[in-house]
Amino acid sequence: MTPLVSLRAVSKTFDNGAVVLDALDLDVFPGETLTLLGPSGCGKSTALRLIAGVASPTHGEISWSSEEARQGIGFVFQDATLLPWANVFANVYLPLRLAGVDRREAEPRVLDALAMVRLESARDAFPRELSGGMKMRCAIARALVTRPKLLLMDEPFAALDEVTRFNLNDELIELKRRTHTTIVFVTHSVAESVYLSTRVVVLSSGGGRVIGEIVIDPTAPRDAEFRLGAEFSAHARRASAALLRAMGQPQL
Ligand SMILES: Nc1ncnc2c1ncn2[C@@H]1O[C@H](COP(=O)(O)OP(=O)(O)OP(=O)(O)O)[C@@H](O)[C@H]1O
Repeated sequence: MTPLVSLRAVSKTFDNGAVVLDALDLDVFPGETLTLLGPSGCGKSTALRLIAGVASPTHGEISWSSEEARQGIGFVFQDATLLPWANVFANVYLPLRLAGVDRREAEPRVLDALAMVRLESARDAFPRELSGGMKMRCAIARALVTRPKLLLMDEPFAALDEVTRFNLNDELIELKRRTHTTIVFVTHSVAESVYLSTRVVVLSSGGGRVIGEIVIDPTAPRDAEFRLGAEFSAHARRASAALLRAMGQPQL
């Protein structure tokens, strides 16, 4: 299968001399949910920013299967980053407005994106009136409104309580089932990575090279039973072991 996007020997050195990614090779395949897992500071966010094109690699190449794929990116951050003076509808409409789509034409697309995250009834609410989970669902709707080929998510649920996080994990899986959007997800949580992904890539500390890779059956239903099952535990154990290796710590 041709990757949607390929990183080849990609390195990033910042102006202060910090080498954050060191010859990273990474393919993102259409339809997968790929999670980047790794120690704090290993360069996961930097890799997402390079894929998004908001930063450039110092060395190496990033190639896309098509121009359409390169242009079709949605980005969700840990902080929902909503405009506080604009209501939910206006926040989700924003990317279309910036692309010059008029409000009447945009309305069904905005409502469709809101429906995908079950936020239709909050369309007139302002961010201050929303819970943390609702804010994040609004940010996801805003990223989806342009129908991206690739959704980049940088620790989107890290600041939420565990129940909300589990609910949003399930909503993301349902959303994925309906849209088939390719997702690259960054998290610190081994459990979240195994629950959401079809592939987990573990990056090394202080260099961002691939240390481990765990492939998870995409057809396995993701539900409470999966979380308690033997397959989940085996994958989580392997991901944890790779994470310890990435941190240079002894194996379990
Ligand atoms: N613009 C910059 N200039 C200098 N150093 C930077 C810059 N941006 C990031 N860094 C450094 O690069 C390293 C990797 O950052 P990055 O945010 O990509 O890591 P991460 O794996 O996502 O970390 P975390 O899991 O803690 O969010 C960090 O040490 C960070 O301080």
